[in-house]
Amino acid sequence: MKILISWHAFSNDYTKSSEDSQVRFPSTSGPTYTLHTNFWVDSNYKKHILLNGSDAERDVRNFKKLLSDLREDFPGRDIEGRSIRIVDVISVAEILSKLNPLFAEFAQDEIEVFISPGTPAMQTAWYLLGTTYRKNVRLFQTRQGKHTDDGKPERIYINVESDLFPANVTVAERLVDDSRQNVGKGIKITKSLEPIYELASKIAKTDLVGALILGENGTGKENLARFIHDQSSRKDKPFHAVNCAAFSDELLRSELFGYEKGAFTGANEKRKGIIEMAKGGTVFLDEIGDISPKMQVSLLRVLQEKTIQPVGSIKEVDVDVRFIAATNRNLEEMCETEKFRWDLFFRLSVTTLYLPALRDRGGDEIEEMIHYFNAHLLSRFPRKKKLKIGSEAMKKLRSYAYRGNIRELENLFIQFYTFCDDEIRLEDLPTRIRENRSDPRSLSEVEKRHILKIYGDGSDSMVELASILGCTRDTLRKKLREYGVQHRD
Ligand SMILES: Nc1ncnc2c1ncn2[C@@H]1O[C@H](COP(=O)(O)OP(=O)(O)OP(=O)(O)O)[C@@H](O)[C@H]1O
Repeated sequence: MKILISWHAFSNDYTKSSEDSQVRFPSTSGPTYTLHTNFWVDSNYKKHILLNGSDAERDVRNFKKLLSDLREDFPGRDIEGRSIRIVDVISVAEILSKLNPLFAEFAQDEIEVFISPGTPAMQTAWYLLGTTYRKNVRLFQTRQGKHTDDGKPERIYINVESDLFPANVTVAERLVDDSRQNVGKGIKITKSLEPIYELASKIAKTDLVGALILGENGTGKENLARFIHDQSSRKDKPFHAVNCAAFSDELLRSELFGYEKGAFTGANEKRKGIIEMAKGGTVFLDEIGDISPKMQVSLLRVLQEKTIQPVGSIKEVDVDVRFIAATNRNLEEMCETEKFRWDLFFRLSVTTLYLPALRDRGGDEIEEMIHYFNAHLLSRFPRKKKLKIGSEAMKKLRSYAYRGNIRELENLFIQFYTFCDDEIRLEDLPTRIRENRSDPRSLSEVEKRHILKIYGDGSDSMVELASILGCTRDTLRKKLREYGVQHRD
């Protein structure tokens, strides 16, 4: 049996009464009606299970009226209304737990889910269920007639694996920006990033030095490393990134240095390591602060002697790569507490670049990044126009503290592009942003933000900066060291 499942849309399936805005009537242009008008006949559905997630009196009343109108307008169709009470409409976990039994009940049937109506969390739950029950479940959304070439509503099936995830990955990986002020591909260089990218350009020009990039997760460290590579004479050779925190010591060693056949159980054939494969190019060692003391010794040796020894081999192989390392940790502090070797630190930090947290770049730059992602995601999604951003939503987006930095903002826009119709409204924002939950604003946080902002603003000398901040040069130096930033003089 082929079954259709969908939520009713609390607002879009209804129109407001002109006399009393609290009273609503089923709308024949809402998503549920549109589906029955345009797509039911060709679909061979035997049943529609229409879901309601609220037990608020008004929603239940509206839902019942929608059901009875549908049955009256489309006689002969089996339309079953089900109430599944969702206490927290933004909790994907709760929604999943409540939808799972429904999918189990129809495990033998062919299910199509119309995902457009519902909250973003409900849609996320559909996607997740789509991957779990992919054998008998298909998801689809519809595009309103006003957005299609022939003016007719269009049904778009979603292939959860190949449509959704690769799209996100591609978007996250590379966004090509043609605008003149952007030097690197897919990199938006706002004012506070300009001095950093200028320094990076200088570093790129000389092949002699590596670089250490500091900054919280998601601030764009890998992007900056790629930029250095792309600007350097090594640009036509490989750029390989390794997340050092993702491997055990043994695995990281064989990943970086390669191994000989028979070096360990499972080493059925000789394999080159990343350093050898990147010959002539750049190796980006991400999360360098997470490597073990033993690995620190091995890396120091590579940096000093410019040779590697594949696991299980007695032969030395010459290394011809530029190393760029990055971490979100305070390496200097780690050295002071003997968790990281000073000698390796000095080798890595010949030049240091510090990427500020997005929240420290100020509301105007956050807004610039918002417009940037809004423009750039357009080419990746089946949409004709950029999303409008409601003024209330923009206010919240500008002032939120983005613990996940640019990555968090980018992912947020991928969600908006997936789930919003035309406009990002306040209610489309996750609760943490609506309630501005992650903003700590302790005194030391405010001090840090302020110092880094002034420091990142220009190329004034330390004496001038200290006088702007009303402290001594030594205090400023100490503070910058505490934050893991190498000062300018
Ligand atoms: N200036 C920028 N312009 C456009 N996109 C950016 C910019 N900086 C970062 N991004 C995007 O933000 C995401 C995170 O960036 P990236 O991976 O470079 O950060 P990271 O600091 O290396 O993160 P982690 O520490 O978690 O490895 C990526 O998808 C990247 O394309």
